[in-house]
Amino acid sequence: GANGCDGFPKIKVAIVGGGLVGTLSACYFAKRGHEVHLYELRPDIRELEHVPGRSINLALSVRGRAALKEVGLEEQLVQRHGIPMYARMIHELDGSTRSIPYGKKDQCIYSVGRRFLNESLLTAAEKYPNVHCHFNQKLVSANLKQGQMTFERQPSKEIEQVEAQLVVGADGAFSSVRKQMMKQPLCDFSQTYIPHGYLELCIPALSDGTHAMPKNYLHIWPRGRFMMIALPNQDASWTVTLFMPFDEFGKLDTPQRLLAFFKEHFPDAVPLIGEEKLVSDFFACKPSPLVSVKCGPYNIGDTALIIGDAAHAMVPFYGQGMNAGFEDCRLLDAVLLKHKFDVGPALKEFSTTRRPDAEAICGLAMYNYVEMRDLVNRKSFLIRKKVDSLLHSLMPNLWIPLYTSVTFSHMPYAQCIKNKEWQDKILDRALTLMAASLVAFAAFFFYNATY
Ligand SMILES: Cc1cc2nc3c(=O)[nH]c(=O)nc-3n(C[C@H](O)[C@H](O)[C@H](O)COP(=O)(O)OP(=O)(O)OC[C@H]3O[C@@H](n4cnc5c(N)ncnc54)[C@H](O)[C@@H]3O)c2cc1C
Ligand SMILES: Cc1cnn(-c2ccc(OCc3ccccc3)c(C(=O)O)c2)c1-c1ccc(Cl)c(F)c1
Repeated sequence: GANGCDGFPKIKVAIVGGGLVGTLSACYFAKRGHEVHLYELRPDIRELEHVPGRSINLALSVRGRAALKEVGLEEQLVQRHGIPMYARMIHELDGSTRSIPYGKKDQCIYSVGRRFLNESLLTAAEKYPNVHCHFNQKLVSANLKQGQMTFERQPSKEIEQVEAQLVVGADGAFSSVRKQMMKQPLCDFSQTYIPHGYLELCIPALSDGTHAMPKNYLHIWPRGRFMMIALPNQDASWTVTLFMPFDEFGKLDTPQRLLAFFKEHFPDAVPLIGEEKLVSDFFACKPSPLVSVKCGPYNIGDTALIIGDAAHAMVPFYGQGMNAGFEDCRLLDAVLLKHKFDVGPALKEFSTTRRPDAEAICGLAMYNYVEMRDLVNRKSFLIRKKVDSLLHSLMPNLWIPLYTSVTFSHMPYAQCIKNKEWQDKILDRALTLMAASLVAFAAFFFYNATY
């Protein structure tokens, strides 16, 4: 393509998927002066009416914030609208709560509205004159080596052929671009559904418009096979997510069974949600499945690439999916710049370097899922977190808890695992040493006392 004022070639980019990652990626490409066409299956969500109490929120941490910052959106989207969560608040079965800070004062994660984020990113992308949004357009097939795409307009089914120099698939966990990529030889793909599903509930604001629980916390009800979390919303309501095996959801098939279940496992949440609202919201929609997708390589030559959930969908037990997808956008821009927008080598490097990190966070999210599901004794949740925070406060640069390295640093995800393994080895050696010296001391003491 032609070279722009910065001397770099300008290309026509088609981004498939106008979700969180596709819209952010559109901002990155537009900022570099490329011609961007964003194709989204759904209608323009900004035109849909807002259903109160149906807002879904997400935890945004440093990786996602850094990506927003580079396109000048962190202040507007996070500082002004995000709600900081400085600690996790654990709800025990007896209704007591304990909080453990995530770190020092500035170490917080933000609760942000998914729809607010998606609408804001769409509006930010559209501000660029070189961005063109096409809604109600579903990618149905493509010849990715030629940069050719076939869209089906919804609901008329009218076919539209589109060409671009670069196709970016940001079309989510069930990506159509990825499906087309998988027709090529040497493309790996694996997906895993877990037995747990999830369902969103809502804790409404109090009548005086304030939050019904302490506001700046990520509330967690760890119950082993059942887990529930609540993140705060700007309107003083809470979005509650209940994670439970599908066969357990199936047993809650009457209001009586549902209420008995909640009174047994989440007694303090029942008055907060309200019994009627709990019944109506619970039966309003079915639980959704959770899938983990790994695949690779992420590119085909210099004409196609997948990012976000399309490349690495993960179970949500680390709150990193969107953060990882946003980090994809930032790293892709950096590697394109490094290669002066010589797209072929840049995409190859992006795929080679990003894939191990993306697969690491997919693994860590699944690890957390297993850990939290098997956390039968709630005490160990607290003990582990307290041990981690104590060691981290004693040796901040040496002992970085896994959760801290993932959530509060830019350490490549694969390195977070190495860091954790190294620490586990140190901890094992220290504990073994302590045990051995205790035995030696006891033997010495016994010997002296006896002879
Ligand atoms: C219960 C739950 C909780 C989560 N909590 C967090 C959290 O706290 N923090 C966090 O960082 N992440 C979280 N995530 C993960 C996060 O939601 C995803 O990682 C993120 O939405 C991925 O964004 P994306 O743009 O890649 O995909 P998506 O958000 O799925 O967007 C894909 C877009 O592509 C469009 N599309 C799909 N197919 C086509 C097609 N054929 N043609 C055109 N358009 C198409 C879709 O309409 C959609 O708009 C959570 C996920 C779940 C399920
Ligand atoms: C959305 C979001 C953002 N971060 N986290 C998160 C995840 C895990 C955590 O610890 C895991 C652990 C606890 C105890 C032992 C090992 C690991 C912590 C923490 O330490 O506070 C926070 C979540 C989240 C998402 C789903 C569920 Cl079900 C959940 F509980 C929390």
